Amino acid sequence: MDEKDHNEVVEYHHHFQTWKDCLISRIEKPWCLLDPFWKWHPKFGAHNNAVAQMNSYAIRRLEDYKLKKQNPSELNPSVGSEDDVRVRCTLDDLVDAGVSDVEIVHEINTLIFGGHETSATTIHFFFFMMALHPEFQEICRKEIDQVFEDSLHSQHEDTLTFEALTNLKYVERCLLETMRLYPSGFAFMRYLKKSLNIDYKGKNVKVPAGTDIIIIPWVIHRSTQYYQNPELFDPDRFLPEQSAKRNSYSYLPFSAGPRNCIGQKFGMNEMKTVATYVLRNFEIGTTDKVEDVTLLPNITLTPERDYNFMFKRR
Ligand code: HEM
Repeated sequence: MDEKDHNEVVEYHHHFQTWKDCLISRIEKPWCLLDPFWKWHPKFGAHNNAVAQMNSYAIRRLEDYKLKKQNPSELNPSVGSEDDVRVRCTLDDLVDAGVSDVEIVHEINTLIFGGHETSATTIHFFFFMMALHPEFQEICRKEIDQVFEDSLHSQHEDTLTFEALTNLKYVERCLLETMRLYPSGFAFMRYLKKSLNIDYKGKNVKVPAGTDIIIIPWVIHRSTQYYQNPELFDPDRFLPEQSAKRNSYSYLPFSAGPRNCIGQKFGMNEMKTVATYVLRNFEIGTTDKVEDVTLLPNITLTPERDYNFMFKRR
């Protein structure tokens, strides 16, 4: 990524944060969800500007794609690199399916929204958990060193292969346990197409079709019904034999069903990669305790401030 791309991404993130802040203001005062009220809100202008800027970024990506498709080699001599192929494939699928430009812009925004803050916040929580639990951090580091040792014969010393990522079982368990305690998608909504009978405090209650329901993984993940000592960080809860004993809907960091997260595998690999390079090079400590930082329900679960970390080079 060159400097121009980097600046564009930073700018996009800034507009995303503004948009999120405006959305939270609307949710806090639900009448502002109605446009006639919202347009008098002091944040109305900032919101519209943020949306326009994010859309313009997505439109530029779509235009880049179209240009590259017309003339791949002239526009970018590195066309054909893995990055380009990946981007072209995603957009090719949408174009081939007859999706309109406006809809593609929405899809690009959805992918960026869904894809960046969730994994960034989760990795932030993960490092905090590692800092609070040096014993688990050390097990992760040993596993990481081992994975690099094993792939030394075939790969450059610092290259993490895709296969190596799949061998990082303990790191994966620590990430899964982090998402149990800190699910960035702490709540999501569903609309009931059919009525539903639920057991509520021993009574059978019928929830009628047409009801909007809210599912809160934060509560489910901390329920003693599914997890013993739920406040305790214990990666071994995700040993295959332990997971197999639990109700599969007792763990929902990526939601479930047909509208679950389409980026979960990518997200896991992305987080494992970041975790690997950081833990391979640094020992992490913190001056914070869990109770020092309030968590905010800001669309995604968001610490009120960044945790304080100490990084000691190995
Ligand atoms: C730690 C990382 C991630 C977490 C915790 C996460 C969580 C979630 C959750 C809970 C949902 C479902 C929301 C709902 O049911 O209403 C969701 C949907 C989605 N996620 Fe992720 N996500 C992550 C990473 C990613 C990445 C990396 C991408 C893309 C590259 C992505 C793209 C999406 C998209 C497009 C949807 C909407 C799917 C649909 O509505 O059909 N996510 N994610």
